[in-house]
Amino acid sequence: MSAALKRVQGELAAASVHAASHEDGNVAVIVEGLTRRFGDGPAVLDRLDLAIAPGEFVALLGHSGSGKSTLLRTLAGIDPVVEGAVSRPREVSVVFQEHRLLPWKRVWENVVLGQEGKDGRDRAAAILEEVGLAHRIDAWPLTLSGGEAQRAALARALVREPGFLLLDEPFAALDALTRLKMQGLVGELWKRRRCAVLLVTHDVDEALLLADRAVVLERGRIRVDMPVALERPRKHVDPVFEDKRETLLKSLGVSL
Ligand SMILES: Nc1ncnc2c1ncn2[C@@H]1O[C@H](COP(=O)(O)OP(=O)(O)OP(=O)(O)O)[C@@H](O)[C@H]1O
Repeated sequence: MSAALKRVQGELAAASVHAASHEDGNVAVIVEGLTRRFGDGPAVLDRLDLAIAPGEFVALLGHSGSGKSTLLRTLAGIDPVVEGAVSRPREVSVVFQEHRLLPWKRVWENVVLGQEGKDGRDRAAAILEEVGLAHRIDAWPLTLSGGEAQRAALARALVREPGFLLLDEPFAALDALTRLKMQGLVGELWKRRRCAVLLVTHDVDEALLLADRAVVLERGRIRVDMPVALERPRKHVDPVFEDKRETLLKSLGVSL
């Protein structure tokens, strides 16, 4: 087995083996006292507490190096819980900034990678239809555009019917127009499926367009935890949207 296949399969499998899982109806994810440091350095995550309700969409913002990806990797089960406790749904899926599709497998094979069963192609077809990629079901990943590849990565995450979906800057490498389309798609998919979501992003507008709550991480702790509470679909020109944008930007050290 190649190193790339092992890594992808390992990451997909990790989500179902690490950390406690639970079926509490009121909360999907609980993080308590999570601390993470690398070597002798300062704590990247410092006694961090966080709770996410079932079906809640949380955006995670913070400066580069504030610990967003470290938190996401721990929640995904890719990094072990070293200190503290994490509890989350049994099925957790992750979409990264890079699509991480295996180039020697067709789109549909990537979607159901690691999932046994004869009906794999049918299940892939159904989810590819949902993400608007049914016409590329037999394509090779290298022939996909950036947006199409991220749709395939989303399909691979959703086919597992996760109770918790982790999105690590999934639109950051896309052009502005494709990013807007993908934000709309994620909003639609979330409305239909209502799994808990944690979206890591640097984009304040993206957080306000999609999330129920925006959380700002600073030096390994949550500095701001702000409900967004705006009706959907949201508009940039809404004065409340603008107020919230200003609050978040200020908390990130940007004054307008
Ligand atoms: N495997 C590692 N070994 C050593 N240090 C690490 C490791 N992974 C992360 N770090 C350090 O932990 C800190 C937080 O990194 P992390 O990638 O979580 O930040 P981030 O908020 O996601 O940043 P960005 O927005 O730039 O992606 C950084 O200082 C980084 O150098």
